[in-house]
Amino acid sequence: MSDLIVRVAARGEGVTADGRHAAFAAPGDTLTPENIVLPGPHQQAPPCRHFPQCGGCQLQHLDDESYAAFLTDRITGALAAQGVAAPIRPPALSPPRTRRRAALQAESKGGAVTLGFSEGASHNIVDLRDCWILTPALFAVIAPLRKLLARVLKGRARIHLTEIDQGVDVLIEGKIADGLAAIEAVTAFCLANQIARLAIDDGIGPETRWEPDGVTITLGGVAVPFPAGSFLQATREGEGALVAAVKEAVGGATVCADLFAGLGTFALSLPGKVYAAEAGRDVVLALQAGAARAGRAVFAEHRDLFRRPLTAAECDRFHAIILDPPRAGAKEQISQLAASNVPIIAYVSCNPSSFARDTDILCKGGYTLDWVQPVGQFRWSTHVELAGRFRRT
Ligand SMILES: C[S@@+](CC[C@H](N)C(=O)[O-])C[C@H]1O[C@@H](n2cnc3c(N)ncnc32)[C@H](O)[C@@H]1O
Repeated sequence: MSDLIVRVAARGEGVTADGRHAAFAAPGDTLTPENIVLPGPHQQAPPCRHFPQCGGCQLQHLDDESYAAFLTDRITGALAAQGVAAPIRPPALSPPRTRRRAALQAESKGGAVTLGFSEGASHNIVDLRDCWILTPALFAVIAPLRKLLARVLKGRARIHLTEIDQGVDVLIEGKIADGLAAIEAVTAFCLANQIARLAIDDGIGPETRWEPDGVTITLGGVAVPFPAGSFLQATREGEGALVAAVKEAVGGATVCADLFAGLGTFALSLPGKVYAAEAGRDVVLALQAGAARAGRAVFAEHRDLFRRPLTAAECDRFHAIILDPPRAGAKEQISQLAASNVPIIAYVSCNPSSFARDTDILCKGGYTLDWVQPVGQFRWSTHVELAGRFRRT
């Protein structure tokens, strides 16, 4: 008997109602008893020639309707596992070719360099000749960078590319040849491609080799210095959707805290006074400098919120608290929030499972989850981002 694919599982396979899994299957496809996938109405022709080898995208075979449903299902499923239900809004999907940051792999072997994303669950690198997710500016750098690396790279490296205010920021984590020829090759590459900054980290932290003008990223209208390799929301559209959700969540609050603040994506987008806490030292210094220069009422503190979360009493000083922790969530901070009386919590998350676990703690502490806004800024990958509003009831 053939079975209909009804949903897409967390790791990207299609699943039938009775739990059979099939790779590259979309909802509406049919899975035959021989495990052959017969395409249905939600299969689309994957646009990229590197699909499915490239680990950058796992879901290019889904049309936007089923990709959006995948994001929603992941959140609904994680919340249901904790016994929580909440209204889930239609996902905000970033268009193709808008990813402004990427971590690629490079390997130099016999004078040739392979540069691209890793294959899924493997160390093999897909040599990127086509990409439907990177911004045109980032993709334009790939071919000249491959040529440069063929001259200077020793062994393997991780390459971080980020599009910032001045252009493309390149961070090479790996070993580069010494000597004048290598220095000249790096300079010529940067000049020819109008690179904003090039830094090399061979194990002791990023060393800048090229930066004609101080580099910045503009957040909430403020140009913030951009430390090499810093976190940035993956697309401008994703950042816009998350900022809009956070602003809506906090409403008219004029005294807010932004926890896990990074360079100030949310802190600098809010009116009124903002306390920002962040564990990255360079990042806090950058936020302080940007906010001070722009005359913004942002007080940024270097603070490890896992070891030293804001206490419930500290939380009570704010009208609203925003938090955007790493994938593990923020169990320690959430326990303090659950014991606080802060009226509104805007929780931004990149992991539905830790979000659902933290939601359960907040709900048991007397908060209600009003809504969740899913954000698909890692288009065609299995990453799910979201913002949710909690209200003390
Ligand atoms: C998902 S990023 C969010 C950054 C920022 N909200 C944004 O949107 O650009 C998480 C941030 O948490 C910071 N972080 C990680 N562990 C932390 C900790 N224990 N205490 C405080 N901040 C931490 C990271 O440095 C990073 O900037």
